[in-house]
Amino acid sequence: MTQHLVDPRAPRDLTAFIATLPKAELHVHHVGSASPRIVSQLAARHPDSKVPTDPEALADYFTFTDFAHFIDVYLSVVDLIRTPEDVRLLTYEVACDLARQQVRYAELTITPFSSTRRGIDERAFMDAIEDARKAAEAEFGTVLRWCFDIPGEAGLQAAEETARLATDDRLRPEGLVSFGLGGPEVGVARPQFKPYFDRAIAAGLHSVPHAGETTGPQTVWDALTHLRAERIGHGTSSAQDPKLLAHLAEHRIPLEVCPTSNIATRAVRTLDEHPIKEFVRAGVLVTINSDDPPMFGTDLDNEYAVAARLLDLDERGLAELAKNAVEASFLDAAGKARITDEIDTYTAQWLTR
Ligand SMILES: O=C(O)c1cccc(C(=O)CC[C@H]2O[C@@H](n3cnc4c(=O)[nH]cnc43)[C@H](O)[C@@H]2O)c1
Ligand SMILES: [Zn+2]
Repeated sequence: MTQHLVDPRAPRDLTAFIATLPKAELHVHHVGSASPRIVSQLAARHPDSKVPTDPEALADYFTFTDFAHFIDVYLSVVDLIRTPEDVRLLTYEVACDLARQQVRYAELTITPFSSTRRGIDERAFMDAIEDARKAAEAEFGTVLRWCFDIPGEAGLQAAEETARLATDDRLRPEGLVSFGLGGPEVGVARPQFKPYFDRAIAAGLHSVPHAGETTGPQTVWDALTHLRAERIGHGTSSAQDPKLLAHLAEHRIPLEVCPTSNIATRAVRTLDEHPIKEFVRAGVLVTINSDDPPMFGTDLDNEYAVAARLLDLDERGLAELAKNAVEASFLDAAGKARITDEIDTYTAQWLTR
C-alpha cells in the first residue's frame, strides 16, 4: 500500500507546528478510524475473518482499486466489531489517537445500523460509546460528539432504523449532535432520505450528509435542498459548478474536505488535482479532515501538512484552517471560544518563540 503519511514535500517546521496545533475534526468515521493494532487484535479474535492480523499485510489490505472496493474492505472491518466491549475498546482507542494529535474536539461519524443489524444490543451499543466518550473527556480533555449516519446503500430500512436510534429519547446518546448519510453515492439518490432527515432535524440534530464525493454537483444541491445540509461531507465535485461554489460561500456552508481519502478511494486522481484550491479561491469555508485515517494511510496531522502544501500556507494559514473547523462545529459557543483562543495563543507563542 502507498503510505501517504507525512507528506515529504511539507516543510519540516510546519510539521512540528502542526503536531502541537490544537485542532478540531468534523469528518472522521468510527470504524474507519480503527488503528492497525486494534484491527489486528479484533481480527485475531475472529479467525473466520478475511481481515489480516499482521499489520503489514493489513496495510496492503487497505489498498483500494475504487470506492466500491473501499466499502467492501470497510464492511469486513465492521464485521469484526461484534460485542459492546469491542465497541467501547474501539471508541476509546480512537479518542486516544485523536488526543495524541492535539484534537480538542471531534464529531465522530458512527453507523449504528451496521452494528445493531449484526446483533449488538442497541442500548449496550449506546452505553459503550458514551462510556468511552466520557472517559476520553475526563482523561484527555478531548470532547467527542456523535454523528449517526445512514448507510445509504442499505436503503430505507437502514434510514428508518438510524432515525429511530437517533430520535428515541430512551435511546439517543447524550453526545449525539448530527445526522448524516454515508456509503456509495452512485445509485443512492439523496431526496429519498428527506423524511428521515426531517425527523432528525425536528429532534434538534444537525444535517451533515456526504455528497459530491463520487458523484457530481447535483448530489450536493440535493443534499442542500432536500436534506437541509448545514455542512457537506467532501463536496468534492462542487468545483465543477461555479453557482454551487458561490452558494456555499455566500451561505457559509462548510465543506468537510478529506484530501487523502479522495485519492485513496480514487475519487480524485492526484493531490495536485484536488479542488481544495478552487474552494478557497471561491471563498468557501474549508475544513480539513482525515475521514478513515488508518485505512487511507494518513492522520489528521498529515492532512494539515497536505493542505499546507496545496494551499501554500504558513503557520497563520494553518491556524485559520483549524479555526474554520471550530467555527463549523456544533460545539457550544463557550467551547468554540475556548478552542479558538487556544489556537490563537499557541500560534502567537510559536511565532515569537
Ligand atoms: O452495515 C451494513 O450492513 C451495510 C450494508 C450496505 C451498505 C453499507 C455501507 O455502505 C456502509 C458504508 C459505511 O462507510 C462509511 N464511510 C466511511 N468513509 C466513508 C466515505 O468517505 N464516504 C462514504 N461512506 C464512508 C459510512 O459511514 C458507512 O458506515 C453498510
Ligand atoms: Zn466520510
